[in-house]
Amino acid sequence: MVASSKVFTHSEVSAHNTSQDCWLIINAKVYDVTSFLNDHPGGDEVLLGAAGKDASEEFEDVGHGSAARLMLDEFYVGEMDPSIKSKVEIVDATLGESKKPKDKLPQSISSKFIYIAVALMIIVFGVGIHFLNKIA
Ligand code: HEM
Repeated sequence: MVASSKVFTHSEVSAHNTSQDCWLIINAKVYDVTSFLNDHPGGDEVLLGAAGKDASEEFEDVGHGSAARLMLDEFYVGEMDPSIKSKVEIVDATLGESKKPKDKLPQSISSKFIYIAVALMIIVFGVGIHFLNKIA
């Protein structure tokens, strides 16, 4: 592993997307797999298909074993810029936002108050009519 790691942006990594120069992002780390293309047990097509992109999901979906995980260090070239959110984080944030009932809560409380107010008005009106009938 490189002692002082370089930080890359998505556009920098995406430039390395050929069989002569193939980089991947896996779990926010950047790997240069150019020399590994011909040796990858899963074939070069899958690596080239993910060239210059975030291949974290594909890497995990395959269920790579510890051998593959240990090999990662060999190809490590740096880190992704932590200020730039990954695809997964953006999806999580969006889901988290939609799960929050922040708009629904005040609305449900205020609609409950309206029901109570209307019910009270009907009761008061009904009692009023009842007394008026008694007086008349
Ligand atoms: C630097 C990144 C990668 C390394 C070091 C690596 C390494 C390996 C190794 C050692 C194997 C043999 C099985 C194992 O030990 O788990 C393997 C299998 C495989 N890899 Fe990767 N891999 C990498 C990235 C990827 C990516 C990004 C994909 C998909 C887009 C992928 C798809 C596969 C597939 C489909 C197999 C299964 C082959 C089979 O069982 O027939 N690999 N990989």
